[in-house]
Amino acid sequence: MACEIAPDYFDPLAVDQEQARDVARWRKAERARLLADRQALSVSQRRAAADMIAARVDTLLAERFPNIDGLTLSAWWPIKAELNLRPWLESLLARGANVTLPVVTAPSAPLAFRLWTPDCRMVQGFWKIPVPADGPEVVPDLTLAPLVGWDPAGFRLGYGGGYFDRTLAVLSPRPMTIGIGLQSARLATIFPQPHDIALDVILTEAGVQYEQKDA
Ligand SMILES: Nc1nc2c(c(=O)[nH]1)N(C=O)[C@@H](CNc1ccc(C(=O)N[C@@H](CCC(=O)O)C(=O)O)cc1)CN2
Ligand SMILES: Nc1ncnc2c1ncn2[C@@H]1O[C@H](COP(=O)(O)OP(=O)(O)OP(=O)(O)O)[C@@H](O)[C@H]1O
Repeated sequence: MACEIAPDYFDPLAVDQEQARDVARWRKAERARLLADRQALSVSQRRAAADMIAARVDTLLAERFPNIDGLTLSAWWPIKAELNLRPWLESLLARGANVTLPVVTAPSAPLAFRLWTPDCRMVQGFWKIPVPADGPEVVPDLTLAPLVGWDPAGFRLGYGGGYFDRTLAVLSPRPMTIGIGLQSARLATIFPQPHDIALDVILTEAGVQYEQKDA
C-alpha cells in the first residue's frame, strides 16, 4: 500500500479513480434529471424543436458539403422522447444521401452503422432500440449524435454506455460529428474525462452552440 511506504505519499491514480467515481455519480443524476425534463415536454414542443433543428442542419450541411448526393450520414431511431428527425431523414434520402442508424453489436464495443430506409425491415437490438435487420455496415462521412446533455466546450452526455466515445475513438478518419439536442439540456460542464471526445459542432433549436475552430 502506498500509505505504508510513506504517510504523506500522494497517489495520483487513487485520486483520479475517486474523482472518476464522483463524476460518474453526478452524470447519472444529471442524466435522470435531463431525461425527465425532456419527457415532460409536450409532443408539439419536441416536434417544433426537431423541425427547427432539421432546418438548421440543412443550412450547416449546405455550408460544409457542396453535394449531399452520395453523402453517408448516421442519425438515430428516437427513443426516450428523443427528437424525431425521421421526416427530415426521408427528405435527405430523396436528395440522394445515404442514411444509417447506429447498431450496438455487443456491450462495450464501438457502434456499427447500418443503412436505413423507411421501408427496411427493423428488429429490436440492445436496449430494445429498433435497428435495421440486415444490410451492409458502412462508415458514415458525418455522424449526428443525439444529446441527453451538452456543454459549451463541445462535450456530450449520452445514456452512459460510452458508445459514441468508443466509436469516435476507433474510426479513422474520424467522421465529422454534430451533436443535436435541446437548448435546455445545456450543462456548464460535463466534467470531461480522458475518454470523452469533444464533438465538432453542437446544435440546438436555438442554433449552433459550439463549433470546433478548424472543423
Ligand atoms: N436513439 C438512440 N440510439 C442509439 C444511441 C442513442 O443515444 N440514441 N446510442 C448512443 O450512443 C447508442 C445506444 N446507447 C445506449 C447506451 C446506454 C443505454 C442504457 O440503457 N443504459 C443503461 C444505463 C447504463 C449505465 O449507466 O451504466 C440504462 O439506461 O439503463 C442505452 C443505449 C446506439 N443507439
Ligand atoms: N474509448 C473508450 N474505451 C473504453 N471505455 C470507454 C471509452 N469511452 C467511454 N468508455 C466508458 O464508457 C462509460 C460511459 O461513458 P460516458 O459517461 O461518457 O457515456 P455517454 O457518452 O453518456 O454514453 P453513450 O455514448 O452510450 O450515449 C465510462 O465508464 C467510460 O469509461
